Amino acid sequence: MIAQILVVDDDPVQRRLLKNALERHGHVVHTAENGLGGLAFLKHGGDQINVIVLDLMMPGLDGLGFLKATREAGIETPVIVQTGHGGIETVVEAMRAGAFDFVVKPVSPERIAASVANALTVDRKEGRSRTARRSRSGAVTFSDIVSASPEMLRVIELAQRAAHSSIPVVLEGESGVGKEMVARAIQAASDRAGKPFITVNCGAIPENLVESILFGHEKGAFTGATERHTGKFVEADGGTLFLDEIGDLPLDVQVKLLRAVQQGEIETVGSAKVQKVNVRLISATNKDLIEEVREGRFREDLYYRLNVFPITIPALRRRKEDIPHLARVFADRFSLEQKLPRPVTIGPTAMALLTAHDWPGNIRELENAIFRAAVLAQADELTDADFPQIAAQLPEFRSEELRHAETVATAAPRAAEMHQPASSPVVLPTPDGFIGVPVQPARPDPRALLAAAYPASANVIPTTDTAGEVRKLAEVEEELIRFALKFYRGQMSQVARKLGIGRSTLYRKLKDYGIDPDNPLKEAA
Ligand SMILES: Nc1ncnc2c1ncn2[C@@H]1O[C@H](COP(=O)(O)OP(=O)(O)OP(=O)(O)O)[C@@H](O)[C@H]1O
Repeated sequence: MIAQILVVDDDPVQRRLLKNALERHGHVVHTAENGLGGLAFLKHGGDQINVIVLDLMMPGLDGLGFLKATREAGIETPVIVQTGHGGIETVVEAMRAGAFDFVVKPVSPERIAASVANALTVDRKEGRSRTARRSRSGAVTFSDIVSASPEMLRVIELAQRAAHSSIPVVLEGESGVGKEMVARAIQAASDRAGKPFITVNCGAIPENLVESILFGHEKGAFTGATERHTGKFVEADGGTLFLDEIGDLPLDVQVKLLRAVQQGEIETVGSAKVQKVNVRLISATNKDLIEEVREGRFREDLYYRLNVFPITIPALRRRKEDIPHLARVFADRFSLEQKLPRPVTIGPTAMALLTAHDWPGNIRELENAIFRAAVLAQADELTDADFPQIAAQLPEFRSEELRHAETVATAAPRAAEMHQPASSPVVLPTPDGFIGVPVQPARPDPRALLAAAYPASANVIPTTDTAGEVRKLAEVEEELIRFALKFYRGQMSQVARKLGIGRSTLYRKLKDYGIDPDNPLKEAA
């Protein structure tokens, strides 16, 4: 496919090299000299751009700043980042910020062309799949919410209780944890099912329009109000209004919202009339609302009105047991959506990698990662090599390319800073040109991975292994005994009592598992 590509790089030589390389593959290339220039280009005519190739080290607005600004502006164009040697930390950050792929300079024409081709394939299929997901999003039920962890089961239990009445609910949690999904499930299980479910992202509306969007306006109410506009409250009448990012609501609009909640009445902008509405409010926030109240940015009276039934949805890294289940559901869904002859499965190395990652973007990030890997995978079973973006963020999984860049960075930091030209002895592309596609890393010890996935401080004994299968009873028992010994500081009678077994049974088990009661965390000799 021929693509429109924007190259953002402050180095004129690099810009020209990339332009030539990409044009040779038939693409149309636009260039910008820095981050601000790139952003300006995207604002005026950016719709046509299919892929962005971005230098990370630029004066002024650097690559990371550019990446963040595009994401904040809702631009989802795939971004391939370029780094000089030694830019490892920045690459990791860029991957976290949502970059699609990375290349180390000087990049071979084949490598950059392959990366662009991958980005185009994913973007095309993602567009189709997003549409499918959107059309499904209207009818979410509790059974669609994948949940295996006790934390999520508790969330579902609370949400089901909330569905029995119309009391206001606040869903708290980081971006991508599933707040909207839970809100939709509450509506679907309530007596408002089938009625409108209207969402408003309070953080995404310009401040001067929030009031009119929520409550509507009369024709001529303000300059530019050429038509009468029905507000979201009226649209949601009889159903549910989902107020996302409620913490971003301006203070003056909070007063009006308070009135709507207290009296069930709204006042349209430009009209003196008040109107009765019957709306169930579900609000969501990724901010700590009580902190916002303390700081004077959120009205206390509104806080107590909205926060009648708070539900906190934990971040994915706090409920890693859910990862294997979610990953499998997403792989199955992808196979179905793309009508694959055989379903995509997730192999043990991929599962270990997915479980070890912290998922700052939560379930949305996991969903996208599975989707991208499945689009580009060569085989039906995904392995760790199919997740280079995630692997780049975990030292034990880093690709050859990045490890090489790291080594070179320590050996030749000056060369790294100088963006050496192609004659540099520092990095040479491999013959197939795919220097960024990771070779299989040395297999990490599954115990170490589990320990990383479930830090002892989390006080969690996982129920599933890295392949997502239920663990052996003996293994879990051994871990519980080791934990109890540590917890009760080796007090054998207390340990036995708390575990509900006799002392002689406890001693027998210690012997069976080779556990030293004074040093329960030490491996058996
Ligand atoms: N438990 C889950 N099971 C299956 N899919 C989930 C689950 N939680 C979230 N998702 C999916 O993850 C994506 C993000 O979920 P959602 O939009 O509900 O998150 P959010 O917390 O509202 O995010 P934001 O705060 O950014 O709006 C959606 O595609 C949703 O379908």
